Amino acid sequence: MDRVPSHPVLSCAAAKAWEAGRLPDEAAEWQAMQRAGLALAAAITEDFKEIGGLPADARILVLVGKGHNGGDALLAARALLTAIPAATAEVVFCFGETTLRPLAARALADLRSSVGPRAATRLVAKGAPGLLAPGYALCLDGIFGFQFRPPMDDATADLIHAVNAHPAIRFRAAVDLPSGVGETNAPTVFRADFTYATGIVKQPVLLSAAAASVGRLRYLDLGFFDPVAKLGGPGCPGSASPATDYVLTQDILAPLAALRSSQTDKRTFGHLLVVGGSRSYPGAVVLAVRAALRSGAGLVTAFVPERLAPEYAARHPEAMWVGCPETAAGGLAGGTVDLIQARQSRATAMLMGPGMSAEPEVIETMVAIGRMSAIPLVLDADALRPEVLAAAQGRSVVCTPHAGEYERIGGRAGLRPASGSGDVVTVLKGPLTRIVSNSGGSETGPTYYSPFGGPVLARGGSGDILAGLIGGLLAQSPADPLLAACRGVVWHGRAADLLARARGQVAIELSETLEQLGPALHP
Ligand SMILES: NC(=O)C1=CN([C@@H]2O[C@H](COP(=O)(O)OP(=O)(O)OC[C@H]3O[C@@H](n4cnc5c(N)ncnc54)[C@H](O)[C@@H]3O)[C@@H](O)[C@H]2O)[C@@H](O)CC1
Repeated sequence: MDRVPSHPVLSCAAAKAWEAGRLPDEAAEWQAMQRAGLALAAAITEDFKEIGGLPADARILVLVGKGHNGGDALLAARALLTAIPAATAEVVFCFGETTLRPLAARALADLRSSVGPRAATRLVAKGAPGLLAPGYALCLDGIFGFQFRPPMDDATADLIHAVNAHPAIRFRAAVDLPSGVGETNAPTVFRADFTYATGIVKQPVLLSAAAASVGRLRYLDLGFFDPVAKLGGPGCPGSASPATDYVLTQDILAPLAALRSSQTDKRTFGHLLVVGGSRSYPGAVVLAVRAALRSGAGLVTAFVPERLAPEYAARHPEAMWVGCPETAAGGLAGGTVDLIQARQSRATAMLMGPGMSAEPEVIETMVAIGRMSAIPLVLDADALRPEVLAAAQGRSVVCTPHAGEYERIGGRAGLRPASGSGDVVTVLKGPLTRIVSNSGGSETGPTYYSPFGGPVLARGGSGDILAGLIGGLLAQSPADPLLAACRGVVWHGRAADLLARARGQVAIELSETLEQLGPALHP
């Protein structure tokens, strides 16, 4: 099995210890801070495109504490003001300019020397919230980073309250962690639209208690880790044991962006069977098949109710469409099982579930297919039922539930579905999608988090496309369901990000993400 390209998530204390070993002197810390500032500015510029891009006269509010978190924010502001000649910044020092740690003071000096009076500075004082301007394009939160310890002083809490309540800040960006989030959270926390983890994702941003304050999590890779670094390996002082949480990186897509060998034919890239569709939900399986066709899989065969097959075949002739016996309500009847069995030996993976409906006879069909299947399975949507999972017990299975489906299959807080033994990979879809594998029934696999995608995906059809992608990837690497699942999630999220940047979050149809799958492979 390939390892999953990802970087470890650390506690604040472990990140501090790690940083002490990796950044041994001020020169190394300054370099890291500069990389962080540039990476922040670049990432914010990209994400801002979802709401039309940073305006030419952007007014930026920069909240600065004493530490390096503030230094990162100041260097990000410097990069943004350098790139946008008419932009201005207001820098607010929560504890006064004289309290800045040396590198934060150096970042401020850099900002001033680079953009002069376009960066106005002031100290937060009692009543300061009233001094906020009527509107800002961007607020950068650099008050506290991973060294935050409660309590928070009243003036800072008042400022954060005022910024949170401000009606005209278009984009709120937290540097590393939202101020007030840490090993112990403060009662007052900066509410970010995006949180940009610098160099290392710190555990508190993954906790559900912080989710609303973190907004969308982004990971800025500053080059601290090898693509599949495990703690305890070379260059990772501070802990002897591997991390339990990992953040997925774009590197996972690299094999899909590389040249394919010339010595190949369609069978080299796997054969996915897709089982789905019903008279009530005819569209889902089409989306899944279209995504599978774009996953790079060599062959896709779809089993759908016979009345739907001719039209689907006319619209998407690249797939092989097999019309199957229907129930009275237009779902897949039991005879479907024999049709699949006849073709299974030539396939490498199967996706079952999109648009199948919850008709009792259809559920019986799904159970029979689960029992009969001899190839790795992706179970999505209507196939996410305890009885279907039980029927597939012992097989390699990827489940792709949202929170409701997860509950239905007996998932618990620890992301372990009630599936018994076998390799089960669970993709728990949500604002921060997480993937876990309980290979061989063990309860110990790490959890992988995807810092890609956003609310543009919160629409019907999103899961069908993801399931089709994962199915197509699984068909290409049937021995590694975890890799296929993680790769599919990253690819899907990244395509959604590109779509939102190109077309906004609102006036789109989700099938447009299919057009972004190609561009999404390239950083
Ligand atoms: N390895 C990494 O992860 C990197 C971290 N960087 C940034 O550096 C940050 C860490 O920098 P620092 O170590 O300076 O820590 P912080 O930026 O979190 O600042 C800590 C300062 O705030 C003070 N403080 C903590 N709680 C307080 C409270 N309740 N009231 C008043 N003051 C309080 C501390 O005494 C200390 O002086 C990270 O969060 C990140 O933003 C980057 O520069 C790049 C590399």
